[in-house]
Parts: sequence; C-alpha cells; structure tokens
Amino acid sequence: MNRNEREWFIPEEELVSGMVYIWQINVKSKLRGWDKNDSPGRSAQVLWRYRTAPLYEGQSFSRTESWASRVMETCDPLHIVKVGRLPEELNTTEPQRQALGSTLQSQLEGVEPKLSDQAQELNRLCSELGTTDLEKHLEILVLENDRLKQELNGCQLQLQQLRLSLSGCTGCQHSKENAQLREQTTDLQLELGEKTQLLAKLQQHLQDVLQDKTEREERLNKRIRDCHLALAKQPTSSVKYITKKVEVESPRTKQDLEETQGRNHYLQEQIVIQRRLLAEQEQQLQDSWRTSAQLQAQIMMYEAELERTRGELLEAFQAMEDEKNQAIEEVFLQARTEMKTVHENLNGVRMNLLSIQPALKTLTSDYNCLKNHVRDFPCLLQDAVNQTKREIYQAVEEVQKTNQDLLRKYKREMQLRKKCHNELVRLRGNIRVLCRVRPVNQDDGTGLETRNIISFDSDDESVLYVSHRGKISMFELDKVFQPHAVQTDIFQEVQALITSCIDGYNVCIFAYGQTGSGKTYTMEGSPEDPGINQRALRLLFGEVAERSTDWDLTITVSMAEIYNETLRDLLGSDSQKIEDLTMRNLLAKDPNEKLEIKLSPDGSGQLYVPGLIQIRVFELGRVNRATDFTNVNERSSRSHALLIVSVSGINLTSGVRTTGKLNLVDLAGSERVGKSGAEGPRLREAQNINKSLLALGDVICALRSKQPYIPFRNSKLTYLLQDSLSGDSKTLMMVQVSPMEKNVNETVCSLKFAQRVRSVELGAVVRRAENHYSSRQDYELESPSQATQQGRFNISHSGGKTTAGKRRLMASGEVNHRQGSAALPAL
Ligand SMILES: Nc1ncnc2c1ncn2[C@@H]1O[C@H](COP(=O)(O)OP(=O)(O)OP(=O)(O)O)[C@@H](O)[C@H]1O
Repeated sequence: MNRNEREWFIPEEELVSGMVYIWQINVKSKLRGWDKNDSPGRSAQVLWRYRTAPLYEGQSFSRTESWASRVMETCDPLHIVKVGRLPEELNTTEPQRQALGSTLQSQLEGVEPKLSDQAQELNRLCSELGTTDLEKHLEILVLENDRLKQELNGCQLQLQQLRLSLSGCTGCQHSKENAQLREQTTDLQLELGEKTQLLAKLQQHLQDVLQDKTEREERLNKRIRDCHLALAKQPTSSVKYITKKVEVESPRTKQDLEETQGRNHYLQEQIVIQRRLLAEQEQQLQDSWRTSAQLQAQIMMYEAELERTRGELLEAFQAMEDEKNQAIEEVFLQARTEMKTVHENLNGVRMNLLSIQPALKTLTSDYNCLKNHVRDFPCLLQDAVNQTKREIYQAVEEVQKTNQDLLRKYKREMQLRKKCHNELVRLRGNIRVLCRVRPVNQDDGTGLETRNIISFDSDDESVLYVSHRGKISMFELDKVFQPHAVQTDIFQEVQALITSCIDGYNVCIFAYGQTGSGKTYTMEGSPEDPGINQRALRLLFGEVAERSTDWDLTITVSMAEIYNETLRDLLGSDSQKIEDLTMRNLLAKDPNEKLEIKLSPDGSGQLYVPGLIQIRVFELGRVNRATDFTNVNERSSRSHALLIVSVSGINLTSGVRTTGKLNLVDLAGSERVGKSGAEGPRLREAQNINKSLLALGDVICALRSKQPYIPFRNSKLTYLLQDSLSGDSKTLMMVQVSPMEKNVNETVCSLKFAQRVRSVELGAVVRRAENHYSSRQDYELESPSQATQQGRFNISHSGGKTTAGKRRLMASGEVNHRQGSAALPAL
C-alpha cells in the first residue's frame, strides 16, 4: 500500500446499522459536493466511475491521501472516529488518561440518569423518525440505479461493437442496406441517449432529495449532539455538591432549581419543537417515499424500454449480420464468376499472343522496311514533286498550245460560220443589218446625259448591249462597229456587196438612224475621210478599169433627194452650175490633147488619167441637198439622199450583158418633233420625214410577215426603194446609233427596227445577165428627172453624143470603156 493511501476499513463489530448508513450517505454526498466544482460532463463521469464501485456494508476501499484529507475536512468528526481515526485528546499518557477517566467517570455518574433519560427520549424520537427503513429503501434504489447504469454501459459497449461491425461492412456492395441499418442504429442510439438523460435527471432528482434529507438529518443530529454535549457538561458530582448546599444556601438552591426547572422547561419545549420537526420530517420522508416509488416505476418503465431497444438493436444487428453474410456470399460468387471469365479471357489472350507472334515478326520487318522508306521519303518526295512540277509545266504548256489552237480554230470557225451565215442570208435574201455606234465628240458636251450606255461583247462582234431604265437589253445584228471603227472598216465590210453590182446584181445600202447619229458621216464622209459613196465609186471605177480587157462596162451616176415627198435631181436641178464648172475646165483645156492611162502615184495600184477634167459631183450634190440645223444636229439633212450608180456591161468574149444598180441611200434622220424644236416649214419637213420612215417601217413589217400586198407606194421613199426591197436586190441596212444616255430611247427604237429589218426575207437575188452578143448596141442615158417621172429611177446611156455632150456625160460620172478611155471619179 502506498504511504499516501490509507486503508479505510470499518470493523464489523463497530458497525451500527444506523451509523453505517449515515457514514455512507455522508461520504457520497461529500463526493458529490467535491464533484460540483467540475464540469457537468466530468461530474457525470466521476459520478459514474464512483458508482461502478458502490459501497456495501463491511467493504473496504482505498483512496489517496488528498482524497482522504478532503473527506476529513468535510465529514463529521464523529463518523470519522467510526471510520477509525482517534480524537487527538485521547492520544495522551496513562496517568493523565486515568485521572481524566475518573473525573469523567464521576461526572458521568452524576449526569447518567439524565443522560439515560435523554437517550431514552432520543431513542424514542429516532424510532419515531423511522429513518432506518427510508435509508434502507434509498440504498436499494441507489443499488438498483447502479445496476441500471451497468446495464446501460453494457448496451453502449454492444452499440460500440455494432458500430464497428457496421463500419467493417461499409466496403461491401450492400452499402445501401447498411446505411439503412446505420440510420436505424443511430435512431435507437438517440432514443437511448434521451432515455439515459432522463434517467440521469431522475437520479439527479433522487440525489437532490437524498441530499435534502441528509442535510435535515445532519441538522437534527447536530442538535442531538448539542443536547448530548449539554448533558455531558452537567457533572454528577457537582450536582450532588449543590444538593448538599441547598440545605445551607436555600435561596441559591432555589434559584438554581428554578434555573434548572427553567432549563428543563426549555428542554421540554425543545423536545416539543423537535417532535414537531420530527413529524414534519416524517411527512417529508413519506413524500420522498412516494417520489421514490414513482421514480422506481419510471425506472422500471425505462428498463422495459431499454430491454425492448436492446432487443431491437439485437435484431437489427442480426439482420445486418445476415445481410452482410449474404452480401459477402454474393460478392464471393460474383468474384468467382468474374475470376472464371478473366481466366477464360486470359487463355484467349494467351492463344492470341501465340498466334500474333508470327504476325508481329512480319510487322516488325515491315516496320523496319517502312522506316527505311520514311528515311528516304523526303528525297523521293522532292524528286516526285520536281517531276510533277515538270509534268504540270509541260501539261500547262500543252494546254496553252491547245487553247491557242482551239482559239485559232474557234476564230476560223466563227469566220466560216459568218461566211455561211452571210451565204445563208444571201440565199434567203435577208436584209443584212450592220450597226455603227458613233463616238461622243466635243459638240455633244459633257455631263450625265453624255454618259455611255452601250457596251459590246469582245467575243461576238454581232451583239451589243444597251443599258436602259435599269436593265440591259441585248441586240443581235449581223455586225456591230464600235465607236473606234473607221470608214475603211465599214467599207471593207460592204465592198464585196458593192462590186456585185458589176456582176449584174441590184444592190441597195441605206443608212438609218436618228438625227445626228452619223448616217451622213458613214455614207458621204468628209473630203479627207470619205464614206461609202465615194469609196464605192472609186472601187467600181477601179474594177471597171481592171476588167476592161474582157468587159465593156458603163457606169452612170445620179444623185437625187426626196424632200417633202418630192423627188429632186441633185445634179440636174442646177445644171447651170454643172455647165459652168465644165465649161470653165474645158476652156482651159486643149480638146485634142492625147491622154494616157497611168498608175496612181498614191501607191494604191489604181489607174488614173493625168489631165482629165474632173467634176466633183458629190460636192455639187452636197451643195444642192436640203439641209438645215436642228436642236440635235447643227447641220441636219432634211431629205433622203440617193446616190444611184448603174453599171451595165457586155462581156467582149461571151457577149453576156449584165445590168446592175447600186443604190446608196442616206435617209433623213428620224426624230421626235418636240425634241428637234421644229416649227413652221421645219415642222413640215420633220413630219414628212417621219411619215416616209413610217411607210418604210410598214413595208418592212409587211415583207417580214410575207403579206401579199406590200405598201411600197405609200411614200416616195418606199416607192423608190421598191426594187431594192422586193427581192431583186441585195440589201444592206446600216443602222446608226448614238452611245449617249440622252439618245437612249431613239437608240433602242432604231435597234428594234433594225432587228425587225434583219428578219425580213426577200428571197434569192436574181442576177441580171443575158447573152446579147449579136445585138450589141449603145445605151442611152435618160435624164434622172425623166426616170423619176416614170416612177422608176433609171439611168441609161445614149449613144451618138457630141464631144461636148460626151463631156457632159463624163461630168455626170459616165465612162465609156469601149472607147478605151477610163474616167476616175472626181473624189
Ligand atoms: N463615226 C464617226 N466618227 C466621227 N464623227 C462622227 C461619226 N459619226 C458621226 N460623226 C459626227 O457626228 C455629227 C453628226 O453626224 P451626221 O451629220 O453624219 O449625222 P446624221 O445622222 O447624218 O444626222 P442627220 O440625220 O441630222 O443628217 C457630225 O459632226 C459628224 O462628223
């Protein structure tokens, strides 16, 4: 045993039933008092620890010195003595002890009767209090509580084990069921906790009741001890001594007696009070008893509930255990199945591996081979790229060559197509329609109105596009001349047609278009840059000269105009002028002078006769033509002008005679009256022009629709062009248009008219040739005015003229090749 520990042992012979219980209650209450300074949790824990080892009668236990001293400080010394410690005053020498014993003995003998009375009274009071049964019952209660605590502790331990087993099951596949069970367990645990708390409260209440009772008993015991002490202080010997003195000092004895009686009376009162207190205590004890009974009933109820909870817990635990086992079994079975499958797979893989090995070897060799290829690949790729590049260049060159070839072929085909088309046109007798777009010049001014609205197709020279009212209209004609085209280009296109008149064909070329669109420019041109008329004559005369060895050809030229529906001879209307011009030239010349034919010095290869008199017929015609200015054109032709070239010839070998006629017509400009600003005579001019152009349109319409009646006679113009438009002639229309925005309406009208004209089929043209070799004769020239009077403008040759007359004829453009002379037109 440690020196700091002391054996607290209560010998059996010293055990007095009542005292032992008091001591036990005291110790417990002190311990509770001691624990009050701690936290409630700790207090409960300490209390619990203490109660796990309850005290029983005759039981000994050890505690540390500090604990014992603490108990000593707070416990009643009387009971400490009972525990075994002796009071200090008893720890003295033997004589002293004997002297003191005798003294005390003597004093005790004096007060013994009183003491015995008091003791009897006390015993009676104690028996009346009946505390022994209560304390016994209380002890039983406490013991029962301790047992319950032990059971609770056991339950908690079981719960702990359950929790552990639950946490062991968390890894299994039935975590859901486990979670449910865990929830149930948690609920049960909570319920158990609540009940435990309730039980703790009950115990607390019981403790409070016990403490209250103990305190009251302490108070009573103290008072009893006080009474004992008071009795002890009354020595018997001194009483005897005093009794002796009563006889001597009677008043004093009387006083003492009175005091004693008073005291006795006081004590009896005290006893009455004590009895009353004891009755109260008894009442309180009965209350405590009832409370204890209630508490006992509650404890029993909680016990039953605890039992039930324990049963539920056990069931839950068993169910969980079963589920766990089942889950383990299932998992085991599943694992075994999976294991089997894995084994099978493994065998398959093993087999595959065995079969793959040869393929792997092949693959490895292939891989090495490929690696080598990859190493060489950049070089190979570069070579391949270079090779491909070369091939591509070669292919591109070949494609380019092919393209050029194709282009060449295409162009050739286009020309052929054109030729075929022209031939078709010729065979069908269609009117060929050419279009010329004039350039914009300075006189046209500037601004939006002069904006170009015409565009062309670079690949197809037969179409043009007109932008009109936000849309583009396409027109297809036989050929379109762009503004940059020069007179030579135009003439080149028509020269074959012109020369065909020498072969006996009638040819008609007429220029159509609005005022100022360039008709006169195309047909007449300027002296520096002549148009179709002059170039045609030059060509014809050149042809005549070339064919002079085989042919006897005669060319006559006339110029006329239709002005206000009247046909006028532009050469004959002012013959005096011609006379004057001719005579002036003749007077200055020797008529017998011999003339020679020479090559033209201009390098054109044409023949000419130096010194031959030349008369500018065109100049004369131009002078005589009716012109005026309009708002549109400052020198507008107010009439339709006609240059009529007749070519008749006889083949000197075969005697074939041909007659051809070339009509070159410069129509007056179509115009809107309002726009031209015409008034008075000018208005009449415009109206006549429009009327004749309208008649031309009607004729074209009738021809196009192949009507039986063609209204040629509705105007002088159509009447005059009847030959050219009725199938006996190769006809070509030159439609002139302006490219400017301000003329767009007229341009569209002209082009629409041109398209209509283009679709007219006049039928196959007949060549006028017959064999008259035996009946060769001279031709006479009819005056143009005579011809027009007959309704047909026919120029003929008259034979047997005087020299002067011949010269007059030559002045009018006639050439007699039979005489071996050639006259070039005066250009
Ligand atoms: N292709 C061209 N190149 C250069 N100038 C041209 C061209 N066509 C026409 N012109 C000029 O346009 C103006 C009008 O031409 P032109 O007199 O020939 O028209 P027009 O159609 O005969 O008119 P009108 O019917 O009123 O007589 C002239 O000054 C002419 O020189």
